[in-house]
Amino acid sequence: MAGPAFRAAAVRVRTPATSANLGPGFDALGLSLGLYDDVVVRVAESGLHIDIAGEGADSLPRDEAHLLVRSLRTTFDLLGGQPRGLELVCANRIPHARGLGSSAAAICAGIVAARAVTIGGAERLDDAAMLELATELEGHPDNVAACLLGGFTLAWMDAGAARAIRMDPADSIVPVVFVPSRPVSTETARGLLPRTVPHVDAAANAGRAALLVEAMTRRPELLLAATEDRLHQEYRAPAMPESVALMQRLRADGIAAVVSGAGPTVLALVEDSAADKVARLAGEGWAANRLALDAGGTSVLPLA
Ligand SMILES: Nc1ncnc2c1ncn2[C@@H]1O[C@H](COP(=O)(O)OP(=O)(O)O)[C@@H](O)[C@H]1O
Ligand SMILES: N[C@@H](CCOP(=O)(O)O)C(=O)O
Repeated sequence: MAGPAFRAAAVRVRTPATSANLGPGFDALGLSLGLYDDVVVRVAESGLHIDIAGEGADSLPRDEAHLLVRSLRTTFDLLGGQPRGLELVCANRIPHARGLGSSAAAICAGIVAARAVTIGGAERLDDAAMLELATELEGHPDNVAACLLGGFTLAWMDAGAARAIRMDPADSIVPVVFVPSRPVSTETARGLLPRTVPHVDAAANAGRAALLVEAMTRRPELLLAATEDRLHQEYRAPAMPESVALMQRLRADGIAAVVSGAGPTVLALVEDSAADKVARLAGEGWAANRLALDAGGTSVLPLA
């Protein structure tokens, strides 16, 4: 059987940072943030050429080991075949191994780009299949759901397949991120989690996660109570003691702060009027930034 045909024109894909868990919603809740990686993908006559600017420019591989390439390759296989050559130009802004979903962004960008450069790609790989594939590659559905769909997402596994719904977060919520200079990989942070947790902790998280959906969408005044977690943040403290200490200090001041994803970034969800002041609270050693909420998720954009 003949493989698929490819578009000659390049495609440009923009993919957002994400903050997973938001406290109690471990492996389920995600928020899409207005901080983006851009990649231009072009099908070429032969070879693999990767140009990288920004995050990872000095350290990422320029071969088949590159995560975006692995995601493109897996998606092309599903779509029926590989192009002869590929050229990628990556503008990376999402910091790596900080709990802001850089790996999810690379995976989602690869899937969306492969679908966009393949003629008939959208008919062969629908949105639900993209979420399933991204979850398989990432290992958990929370970041990739928010990254693909934008907004505030709730993801779950149904008989081994990822599913998600997208909600609009209340537009008064301003995310402020505190990014430390030292990375902690998601693999390391997941390795610190216990195999079982006390029933009382699981029950507490179930209530807070349910409350968090209401707080994120309609009643942000409940965010401090709704972001309380007992399932993962404290267990991860040995790999990121400063992050957990900063989160606790902010929470003691009434600020809804959590460990972002698997850490070590700390995320605070605040009102617009408080955001600049909160961003100044961390002090030395943290890159503090207020971000916008992202509504659109991973998108194919016109070439600049
Ligand atoms: N834009 C990118 N291009 C290629 N690889 C990437 C990119 N972003 C992230 N990665 C890979 O993912 C790793 C970080 O993944 P992970 O530990 O899950 O942290 P994060 O919380 O940032 O997703 C990086 O060290 C790198 O190997
Ligand atoms: N639920 C996952 C989220 C990991 O997010 P990342 O941004 O750190 O990759 C976890 O907590 O392990």
